[in-house]
Amino acid sequence: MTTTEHRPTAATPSSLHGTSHAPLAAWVAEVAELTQPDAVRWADGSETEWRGITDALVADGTALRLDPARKPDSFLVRSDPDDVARVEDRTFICSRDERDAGPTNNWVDPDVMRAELTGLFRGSMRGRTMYVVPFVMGSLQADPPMFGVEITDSPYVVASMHVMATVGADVLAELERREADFVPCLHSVGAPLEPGQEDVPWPCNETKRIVHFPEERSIWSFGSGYGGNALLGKKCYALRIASVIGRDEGWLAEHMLVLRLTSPRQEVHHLAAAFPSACGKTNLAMLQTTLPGWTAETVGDDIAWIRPDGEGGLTAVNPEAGLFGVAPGTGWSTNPTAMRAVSAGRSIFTNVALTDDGDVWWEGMTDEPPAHLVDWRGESWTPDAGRPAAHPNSRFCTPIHQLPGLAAEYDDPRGVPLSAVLVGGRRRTTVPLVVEARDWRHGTFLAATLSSETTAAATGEVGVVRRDPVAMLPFIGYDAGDYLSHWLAVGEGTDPARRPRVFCVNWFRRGDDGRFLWPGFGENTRVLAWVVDRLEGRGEAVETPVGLVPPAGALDLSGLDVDPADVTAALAVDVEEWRAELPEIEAWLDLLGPTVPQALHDELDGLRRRLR
Ligand SMILES: Nc1nc2c(ncn2[C@@H]2O[C@H](COP(=O)(O)OP(=O)(O)OP(=O)(O)O)[C@@H](O)[C@H]2O)c(=O)[nH]1
Ligand SMILES: O=C([O-])CC(=O)C(=O)O
Ligand SMILES: [Mn+2]
Repeated sequence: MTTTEHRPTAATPSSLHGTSHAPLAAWVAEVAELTQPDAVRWADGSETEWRGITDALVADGTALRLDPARKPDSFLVRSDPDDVARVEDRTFICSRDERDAGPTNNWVDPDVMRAELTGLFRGSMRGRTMYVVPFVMGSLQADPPMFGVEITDSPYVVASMHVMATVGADVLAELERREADFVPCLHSVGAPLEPGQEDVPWPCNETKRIVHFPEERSIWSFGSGYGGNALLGKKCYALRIASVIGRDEGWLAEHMLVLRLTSPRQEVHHLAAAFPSACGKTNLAMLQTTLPGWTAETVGDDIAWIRPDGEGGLTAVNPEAGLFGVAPGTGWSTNPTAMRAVSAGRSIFTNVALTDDGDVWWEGMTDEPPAHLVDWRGESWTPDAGRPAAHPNSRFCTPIHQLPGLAAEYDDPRGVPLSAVLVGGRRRTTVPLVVEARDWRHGTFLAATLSSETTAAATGEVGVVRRDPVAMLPFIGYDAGDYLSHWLAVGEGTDPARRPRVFCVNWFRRGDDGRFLWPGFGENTRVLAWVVDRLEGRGEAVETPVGLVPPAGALDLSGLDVDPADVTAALAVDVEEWRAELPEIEAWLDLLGPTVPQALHDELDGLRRRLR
């Protein structure tokens, strides 16, 4: 298929076809009729298209081309200062029955919401081009491929989708050949242009709605152009809608990185790890091992689709083709792998700072900031400015295949076999560096009651402790208690000999003076080495009220320049702190309500008993 342009009019909807897939053609025609774009363009995913769209973004002032010698074929984009993160308070699960959305999601009656959205989308693309982007999450060779089609009026979203997913003509051809179902993903920035009206670099609308219809498996997103609000294959499809598909089909869509570790004895283990947004997934996925003889390879950095393998185990698939990583804190010392990937070209940087020589910078990239920058709002910046140069939720968008140390299986539709699942959060206190669950049921309890301090990845207050079950609080597409029952069932449905073991980690515990007790980043190798020791039946562990913890000496600290007292403090299970946690956990399970599996209440009773 080649790129086609049509001038839609109500009289000639057939000019919109561009595909032999009748339901897709009908949907495209219906959306064009509703949103009234100036032109409709089918994305073919080609090099020519990438060049055309990025050139146009530069020409109209949305994007700035970075110095090709430093960041080839790469761009800096500054968003509207009020459109910088996911908007959880305006994200909805519109199931037919309110109970199916559960107590953790916003819900509106689907008919009411559809009426509201129809009003918002009416004429919303006037003066703009409507792009039709066929995409697949995961491999086009999967059986079946997980198809989606995003309709958007944002060329920035089209360029980002080129990086984050497999898009274009091949996908459309396969969708047509199979006459397959697809998830319709409708997106508008909600900023129609009247004749003669000048555009702004980042059009968006104060009114924002990120809406999922789980029974219909469709997504409507209005008003935002940023990240998970707008790149609809990611959080909206691959987590919220996929979690519903997984519930119905017996698998799990999880907010997890996937990593392959090889020990010096050549033992190979694949680990998946669920950490809330901006709590270390991308960094752990690109682990630079610090113990001799260990290697780590990235399979995925944000999302894992976990399925029974038919032989008693679980496999994990990475559905994404790109990285959409938090820029601040990603540096040559903490994550050189990511730095190399983003420097290899074809990267879109959003809300980072610009250096005087046409490169990007953000807090934590280097120890010393440059003497002068243009900050994320486009204003001149010097180190004494008293404000960050990059927005805390600024991001890089980079093809995953540019990662050094990428596992060959990163796009394998068969996935990789899982040995362990880690869950973790950002807690200054209470939660030890690592604790192993006694069994899957206890692991489900640790995952269900996971807590973390909020970050800049979503709008709202930062640093507030909240429960975030399996780091999925903002992404479960149905009732959270039902989700936890499903989690329990999928794990307990495996062969005990092949069942992944569950661990809870916390890289973010702090001392009284506020410093991190554990060095983190590459040194997390030492924690993972203990995890592998446990999997191989040799690591020592001591029972504590919250689970199994490495005793002093069980973590390999050789060559590590830290105060052993800090490590002891990072590993400590403080009974008083945990007693204070009990009412929080109890209130959380109560809030989730009657669908929470009894097994989790029993686990809470057990914890309470052990803390007495
Ligand atoms: N102290 C400490 N900070 C870390 C560690 N790992 C990651 N971070 C910091 O945590 C922030 C977020 O890390 P990411 O790896 O981007 O988090 P993420 O989970 O991928 O975030 P999303 O992409 O939003 O889902 C960055 O500022 C990192 O520098 C660690 O081991 N220790
Ligand atoms: O979805 C986004 O905007 C970015 C992201 O990865 C997250 O918040 O977890
Ligand atoms: Mn990430």
